[in-house]
Amino acid sequence: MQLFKSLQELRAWRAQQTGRIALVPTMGNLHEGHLKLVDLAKQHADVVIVSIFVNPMQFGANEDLDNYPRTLDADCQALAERGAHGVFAPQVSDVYPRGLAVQTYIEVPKISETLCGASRPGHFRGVATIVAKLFNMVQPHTAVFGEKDFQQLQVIRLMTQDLSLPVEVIGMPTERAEDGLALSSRNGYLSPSERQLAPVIYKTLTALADAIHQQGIDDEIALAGARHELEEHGFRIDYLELRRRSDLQPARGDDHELVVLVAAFLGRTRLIDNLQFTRHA
Ligand SMILES: Nc1ncnc2c1ncn2[C@@H]1O[C@H](COP(=O)(O)OP(=O)(O)OP(=O)(O)O)[C@@H](O)[C@H]1O
Ligand SMILES: CC(C)(CO)[C@@H](O)C(=O)[O-]
Ligand code: BAL
Repeated sequence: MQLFKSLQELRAWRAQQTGRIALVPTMGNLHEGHLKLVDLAKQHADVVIVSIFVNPMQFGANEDLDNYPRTLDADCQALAERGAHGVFAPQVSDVYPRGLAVQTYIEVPKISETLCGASRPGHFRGVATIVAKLFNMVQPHTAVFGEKDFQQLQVIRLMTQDLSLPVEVIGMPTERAEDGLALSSRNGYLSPSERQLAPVIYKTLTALADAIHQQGIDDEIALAGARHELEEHGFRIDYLELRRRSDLQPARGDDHELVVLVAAFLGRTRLIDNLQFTRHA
């Protein structure tokens, strides 16, 4: 496996490639969820490149940019064992040579303003901009993203369509721990007692989906029950919302393809999760 620490090295390598290339963009501190993205990417390409870049542009002023875990050596070892072909781990100065106050960025309005976008202003502008830049740097034929970050996936899908980017975007279902907790680098911030509580998030989502899908319970009543459940267990809810899957706008009674999305704090750690389900016609 090759490690490219600069754009120049990556471009020199890229110019020689003739096969189909898949990109798996990450912020590193890799876990089994990331490695499953690599497995899926391998099914769609000859060569898999994983980017590892903690993108300052998508972090708010009071967020965890400085503390975000950076574990490049361990990440490279795990990726080599999993059969990735290359890692692109550029410096911030390589990605943003004129600093972060760039003149050009990508905004995907409306879908970026709700849910995580409402709590993290500017977040999806940072995500869309870096993903477009990574697409331009790596020039992949396909790119794989996790459904754990469902809103991010939809933002990237829209951006790719709207800008006619020649990249096939593939989504992968969320990889979970045995107790249901969605794997996430930020789980590492949880204390042992918080980690024990954390699976309540997924249990609550499953119960809510079941209430609406199987029992036909009214959306608002099901949502109120789910919010109560989380708060009783000590979570501070950022949002818990039922949305239609296509554009993440509020779900109406005649919408059937739904997703329930949650962001909640356990102590100082903000966890997100979501669950897709169908409402009976
Ligand atoms: N449990 C998971 N299952 C599937 N995909 C995942 C999972 N966790 C992360 N991903 C995907 O991996 C890619 C890189 O995500 P990232 O590096 O931010 O990891 P993360 O664990 O989500 O970190 P964070 O805790 O910062 O959100 C994204 O496409 C993300 O959706
Ligand atoms: C897609 C991404 C790598 C862009 O920085 C990041 O938002 C992430 O890790 O999900
Ligand atoms: N996994 C999404 C990237 C972020 O939280 O910044």
